Amino acid sequence: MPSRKFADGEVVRGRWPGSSLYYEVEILSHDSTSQLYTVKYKDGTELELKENDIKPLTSFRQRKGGSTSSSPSRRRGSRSRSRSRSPGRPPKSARRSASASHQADIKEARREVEVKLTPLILKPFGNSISRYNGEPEHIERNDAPHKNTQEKFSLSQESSYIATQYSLRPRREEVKLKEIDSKEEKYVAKELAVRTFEVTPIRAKDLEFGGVPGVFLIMFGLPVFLFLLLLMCKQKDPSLLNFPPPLPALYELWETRVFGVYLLWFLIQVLFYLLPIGKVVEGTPLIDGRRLKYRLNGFYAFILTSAVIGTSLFQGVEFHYVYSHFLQFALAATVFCVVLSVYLYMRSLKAPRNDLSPASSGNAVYDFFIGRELNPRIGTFDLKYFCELRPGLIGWVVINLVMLLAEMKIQDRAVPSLAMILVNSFQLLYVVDALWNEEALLTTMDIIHDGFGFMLAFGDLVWVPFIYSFQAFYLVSHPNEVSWPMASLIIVLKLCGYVIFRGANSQKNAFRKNPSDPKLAHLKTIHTSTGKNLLVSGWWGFVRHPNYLGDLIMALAWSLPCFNHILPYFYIIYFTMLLVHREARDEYHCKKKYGVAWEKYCQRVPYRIFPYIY
Ligand SMILES: NC(=O)C1=CN([C@@H]2O[C@H](COP(=O)(O)OP(=O)(O)OC[C@H]3O[C@@H](n4cnc5c(N)ncnc54)[C@H](OP(=O)(O)O)[C@@H]3O)[C@@H](O)[C@H]2O)C=CC1
Ligand SMILES: CC(C)=CCC[C@@H](C)[C@H]1CC=C2C3=C(CC[C@@]21C)[C@@]1(C)CC[C@H](O)C(C)(C)[C@@H]1CC3
Repeated sequence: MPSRKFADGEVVRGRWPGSSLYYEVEILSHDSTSQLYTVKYKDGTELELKENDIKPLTSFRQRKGGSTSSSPSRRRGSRSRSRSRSPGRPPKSARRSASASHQADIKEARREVEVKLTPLILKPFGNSISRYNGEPEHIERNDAPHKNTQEKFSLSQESSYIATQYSLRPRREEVKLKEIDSKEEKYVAKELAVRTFEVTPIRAKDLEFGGVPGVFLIMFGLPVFLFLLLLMCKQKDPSLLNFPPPLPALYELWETRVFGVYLLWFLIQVLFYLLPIGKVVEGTPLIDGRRLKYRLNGFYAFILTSAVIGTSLFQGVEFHYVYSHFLQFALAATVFCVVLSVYLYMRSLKAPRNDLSPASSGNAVYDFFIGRELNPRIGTFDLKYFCELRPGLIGWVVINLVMLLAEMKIQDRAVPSLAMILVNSFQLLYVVDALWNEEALLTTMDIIHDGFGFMLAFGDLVWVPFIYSFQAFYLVSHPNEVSWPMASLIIVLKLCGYVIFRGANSQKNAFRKNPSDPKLAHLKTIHTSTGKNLLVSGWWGFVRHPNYLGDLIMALAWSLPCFNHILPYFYIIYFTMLLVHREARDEYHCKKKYGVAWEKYCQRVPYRIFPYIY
């Protein structure tokens, strides 16, 4: 076990991340896996620091005049005094006269921003953000002059990183003291204000999904609904007249062997995830400025899984077992998901505050559902990121294949039906696309906003594999012949949906990655007070969520090959409800983030998902 230099309870000096300033801190604990110390500053802030960023008290000389403020926040006053005393600094009046030194002043003001912080652990979508979003916005072309404007008025990438890193509480009184009177300086002050976050517990009215009663219902309702749907689908005539389907006893649904197979599947995916192949990228900055590293090897995991499945088929492994025990597999996955959710909740109780999700509320039931911890990790193993794309999403493709084989066996076919081929290939394209564009997942609401709790655990591990494969499951026992002209129309629809979905997602991801990408120079943007801009032409000028529109068109194309019954259309109905609700959640967050700029965007692009309809 690697040794540690500092003991729990020891008082030392800890570097304030991103700066060269050291403050008195108490060592709270040490994580031998990540080699990070959890330290507590005198104002109560808890952060994780590397050993290199911690020094014994003895390695610092006491400053004269008692200026030994022991937290970043307490140090503010002395900081501004020491700044004015800095050697070689010309008098204020001289500094203001020349524009070059004026720029230097701005830089200095920015630097000042970096150290004058109240290190709070903060909610990124706190109310305070919207308070400062009242300034006029303007629409620009996303070209070179625009880039200059942006550079001039917003913090540099590096400083914006730092700004997100800390609570930059605007010291209005100090801003006055510094007599900031130039336009640029006002912008700097405004930038600070915008980045002010507060520790605000979510109020009851801000709870999503209908609050505590809503999530309670969802948690019990969804598993029940899933089993009823699967049981209905097993019936010869799955019409509503035959509802409810005959219910099996619970003990009939539990099979330890099935649970074992499920665990094996999960562990194989863990193994593939841990393989040191694939690029490592950084996620978006967290509330404390850290950027977690993610290895992008989802596509490799898919290739390896295909090789394993192919070999098993060749070896004569009986895949029909999955079809004949489909409900048992769904129950095994549900049990696994409940155990995982309990584990996630328990471990989140020990998580430092800055590791908590901005969606968490302090209410145990709600937090169990939405997830308390934003990015639960065991060492470098990211549980949420892993579950979002691997066991469930790849599992969905494997289940579809199982259904294709089951259809051939049960209906005694030499080749699968055209409907089954369409459903399988459409959904295969969707999953391969998600794995190929794995990096895009890092900017989704799931990764940035929602914690990892029952909602995503159930969604990723149960709902996606067992509900999204529903059309294929349906076709096994309810054959449907699709003519070639009909199939061609469905393929065209699917491709249209895919072009919109991929085009919109790629356009936004490219813009967020590099706003001055020459390929996007023709697009118009709205400047927002956070420094980030909004696209207002191209796909994002068509409707406010073009990617949802594309996704829904594709979902329709998945259901159409089973058009002889309403049941397979359940997917498109559910998905419309999910995306309409998700769109409303996103609007709520964007309105808080971007204020007036978002309203302007909504005026320019009035439709949310469906042009001229909604
Ligand atoms: N198959 C399934 O079951 C599901 C699929 N999905 C798919 O996942 C994908 C990701 O979805 P999701 O995470 O919900 O949301 P989006 O990918 O649509 O991301 C929303 C974010 O995009 C940014 N944004 C919004 N408008 C603009 C604009 N005009 N210009 C630039 N940036 C803008 C904002 O974030 P910021 O400004 O902070 O960058 C906003 O919060 C979608 O394609 C969706 O269809 C989603 C849910 C379920
Ligand atoms: C209440 C309830 C049923 C919640 C579960 C919702 C989840 C099923 C979805 C939430 C967001 C998702 C995403 C995908 C799958 C469905 C869930 C987990 C996704 C992985 C599908 C593939 C896409 O390309 C994607 C990577 C963009 C997408 C991300 C969001």
